[in-house]
Amino acid sequence: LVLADNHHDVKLWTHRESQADQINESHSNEKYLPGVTLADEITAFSNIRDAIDSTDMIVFAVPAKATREVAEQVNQVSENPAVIVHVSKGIEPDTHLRISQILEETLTPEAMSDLVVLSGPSHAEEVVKRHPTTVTAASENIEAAKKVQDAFMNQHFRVYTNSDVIGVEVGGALKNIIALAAGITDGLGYGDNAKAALITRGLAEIARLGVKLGAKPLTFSGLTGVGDLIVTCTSIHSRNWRAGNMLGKGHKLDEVLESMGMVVEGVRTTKAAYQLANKYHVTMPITSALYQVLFEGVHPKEAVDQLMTRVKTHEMEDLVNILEDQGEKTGE
Ligand SMILES: NC(=O)C1=CN([C@@H]2O[C@H](COP(=O)(O)OP(=O)(O)OC[C@H]3O[C@@H](n4cnc5c(N)ncnc54)[C@H](OP(=O)(O)O)[C@@H]3O)[C@@H](O)[C@H]2O)C=CC1
Ligand SMILES: O=C(CO)COP(=O)(O)O
Repeated sequence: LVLADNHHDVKLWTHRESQADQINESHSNEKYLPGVTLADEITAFSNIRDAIDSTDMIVFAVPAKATREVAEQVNQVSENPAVIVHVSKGIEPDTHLRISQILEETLTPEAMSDLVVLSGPSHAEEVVKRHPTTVTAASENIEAAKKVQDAFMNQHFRVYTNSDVIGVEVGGALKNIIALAAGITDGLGYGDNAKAALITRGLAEIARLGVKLGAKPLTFSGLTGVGDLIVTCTSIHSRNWRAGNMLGKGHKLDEVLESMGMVVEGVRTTKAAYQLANKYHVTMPITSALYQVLFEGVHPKEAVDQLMTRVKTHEMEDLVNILEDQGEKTGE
């Protein structure tokens, strides 16, 4: 819709023919954005070759776990290299690949000229109402990021550029873990103090792992770090928050995922981040507590009690450790 507002021809691909027909007939997407009229410039296709034919930009907007499969399909039919943009927020469990790494692994040079991540606090429900929204286009090739900035930017949708692809992807993926946890504490009936604690200490552990993976620390104070963390932990639109809320109220994970009918990225990402934290010896108490709730049957209240009674520590423990290391090296 943003691209159509900017006078681009938008070809929307969906893997379900019935959905493509419904979108073209009613100019709306009744399952996912009910009540919203889609511009005439938006045409839906169920044949991927028709959708990407002679386009110079392809936006991947599928759940993280569908990325590889859809990229393989694009690869098979692509005839011109296009700028690839992705908006998905996840890290693959077991392989620990970020979305851009999955795309790089899957797409050939014939299919992809450049790769850009578009991410930030951007619930679709508000974007379609043209409420002010700000996001970041990140790429190792800043010219490609600027191309995406130009394509998407308008008076309602402001796009910044960044070259820190790792930081932008890690922030966007890991905030969903904290949003699930924030939903849980809300579901348990805890108040705003608990949520503020989760957002602040959640950001600390996201940055801790992100820096270990090669991200720039400052990226986590930007839109794709603290910005997306705030919106996902506090918005009624967040599927991750809503799923957490149901868990906090006592529903089982299977039942929660079944009832959502949309992707809850934080569940798989919790598994990936938990594995990464163990692999790189990074302390991630909230992620570990959530992992126990999701996959080991620990009661949410018990997980919160464990977090509150952890061994005492300095608030700036990472900084203190760095300074202590430096002191040891200089003998001070
Ligand atoms: N919604 C939002 O506000 C935002 C979402 N994102 C991110 O964008 C990504 C997609 O999210 P969103 O669109 O909201 O997810 P939804 O669950 O709302 O929609 C997912 C869409 O992808 C389709 N799909 C699922 N599996 C496949 C597959 N294997 N092959 C092809 N299509 C598939 C679904 O089709 P079907 O109906 O058949 O299941 C559906 O049309 C996520 O990573 C999310 O974190 C980022 C910013 C904002
Ligand atoms: O990433 C999002 C908003 O920026 C969407 O979050 P949810 O997937 O939790 O709905």
